[in-house]
Amino acid sequence: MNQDAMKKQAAEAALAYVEGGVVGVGTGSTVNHFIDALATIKGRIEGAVSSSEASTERLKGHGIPVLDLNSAGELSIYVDGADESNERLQLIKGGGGALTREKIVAAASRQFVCIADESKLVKVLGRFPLPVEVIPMARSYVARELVRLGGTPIWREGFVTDNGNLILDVQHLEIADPLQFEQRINNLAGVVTVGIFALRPADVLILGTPNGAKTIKAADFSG
Ligand SMILES: O=C[C@H](O)[C@H](O)[C@H](O)COP(=O)(O)O
Repeated sequence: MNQDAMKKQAAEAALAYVEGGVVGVGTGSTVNHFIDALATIKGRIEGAVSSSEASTERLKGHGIPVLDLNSAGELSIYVDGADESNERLQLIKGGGGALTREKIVAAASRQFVCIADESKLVKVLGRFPLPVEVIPMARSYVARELVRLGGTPIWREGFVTDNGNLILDVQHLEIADPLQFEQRINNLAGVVTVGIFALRPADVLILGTPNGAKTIKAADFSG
């Protein structure tokens, strides 16, 4: 089974968590499979709140109404992919540059269901370059500060986020304490969002595997 088939398997398994109402929808290739699956039950939901222009376009293409988060209130569920997850369901996200809106919709949702293929589960976060969204005038300053924190920031040249900002991808990190590192980077002037999701981790991780979808709950972690 290839990686895309495992993403599709995880995405389809997430449908079981959708109970109607308004669904928070993330961004990326795994979420694209989820949007396609959501379209098969669109009569049972009120609509979606989207985390990116790309997901909005796909949702609308399926005839799923896209609502403004400001008028949707608290969402019961948010479904999104990840670039990495540890076993506490703390994540690295933002490979597609949608991290800021993703973090907002995740924060506004009661349950965060993360969908991924099994390769995304890691012991320690940081092998995947950590995306950091920055205000354009702060790019060099934030990059210097990230070097002081032990990383190697690379400017994602030519890429502008849906919010009009830039992305630095920080290589060579081994993030032993994701919660503390998220807060530390959030506190740098000019940082809009760091792609660590530890303050608001996922509640459920569904991994596509060659042996079927595997579900891990944050509550299962006892260490
Ligand atoms: O900005 C992008 C998002 O955080 C994605 O959820 C993440 O990059 C995973 O994407 P994919 O499902 O394509 O692996």
